[in-house]
Amino acid sequence: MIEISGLRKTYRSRKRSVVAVDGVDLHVGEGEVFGVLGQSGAGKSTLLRCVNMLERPDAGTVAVGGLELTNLRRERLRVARHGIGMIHQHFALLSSRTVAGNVAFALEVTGAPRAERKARVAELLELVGLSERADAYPAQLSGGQKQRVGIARALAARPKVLLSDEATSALDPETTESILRLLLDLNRRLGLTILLITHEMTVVKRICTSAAVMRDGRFVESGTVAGLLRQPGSELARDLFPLDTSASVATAGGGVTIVDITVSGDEADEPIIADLARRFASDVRILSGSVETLAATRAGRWRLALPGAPEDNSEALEYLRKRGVTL
Ligand SMILES: Nc1ncnc2c1ncn2[C@@H]1O[C@H](COP(=O)(O)OP(=O)(O)OP(=O)(O)O)[C@@H](O)[C@H]1O
Repeated sequence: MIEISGLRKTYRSRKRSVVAVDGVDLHVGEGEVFGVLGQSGAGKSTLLRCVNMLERPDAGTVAVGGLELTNLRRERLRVARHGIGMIHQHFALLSSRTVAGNVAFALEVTGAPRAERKARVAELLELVGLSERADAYPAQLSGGQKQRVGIARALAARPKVLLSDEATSALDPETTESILRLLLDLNRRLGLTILLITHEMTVVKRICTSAAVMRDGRFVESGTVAGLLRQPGSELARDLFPLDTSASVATAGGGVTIVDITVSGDEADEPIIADLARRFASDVRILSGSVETLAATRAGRWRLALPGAPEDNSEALEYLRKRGVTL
């Protein structure tokens, strides 16, 4: 649904130039929720703004729904943008218009007739759970309600793609959760493809099927959440699902093998540790760990202590690898 290849964007001023996006390739499949994580200044906003051409890239291509946007002229780009909704951290609502008026504005821009606009606004407010507040002004709304208006407005022209620029960063944890639930619901009900940028790990954890880490304009890691969890040494997996690695155990006599294991998907609910104990090490100990449900996958992470030195445990470790466990 979104195909980006070799994207570069440099901001130039008389004094200096900043390479904000430095050769990014990105594929977001239809119906996927893709999260780009990164510190401030990593280039996330610039990347997102290049997807709907609010920023013109210097090099590379951007296609949305099969339509290449980089070479489109103004009028065709304006029409193409109707297929790409966007929501913002600070909501960007018109303070002089009511909730209904803000949503209607997005339809006026597309040239929809008045009667159609009225019906569509009612439908959109219902979709985001704000029908009761249609006549309120933005100043009378909570942050979460303002973002619901932003979402309704972004969906007005029935886009296939929603871009989210730190949509929950200005919200408290409870409101964040309700907005994430709404986004996930829209993703499932409407088949909406979502590309979001965030610096909050919880956002990725809750709703993303795939994710990338951006640093200095580049992707340093990228993949499905399930795949990244299985990737040894993945920074994202470590941050997404931390394991207490301070847990240790006193070495007694024949030594001990400490092993950190990660499983995802159906295997996460299998009795792997019990199987291991039965087959190889009767007194395997769990030093730390948990099983969690992430947006798209179940995942389990544990630190185990197996009696005996690593060379005494080679068969057990091989058994774990064969079961798809990442060590
Ligand atoms: N309009 C601009 N003119 C000049 N430099 C810019 C402009 N916009 C962004 N930059 C620079 O480009 C780099 C990437 O900025 P960008 O806003 O894309 O990062 P970000 O990861 O979204 O950070 P944040 O979360 O703080 O917005 C930064 O060094 C920033 O200072």
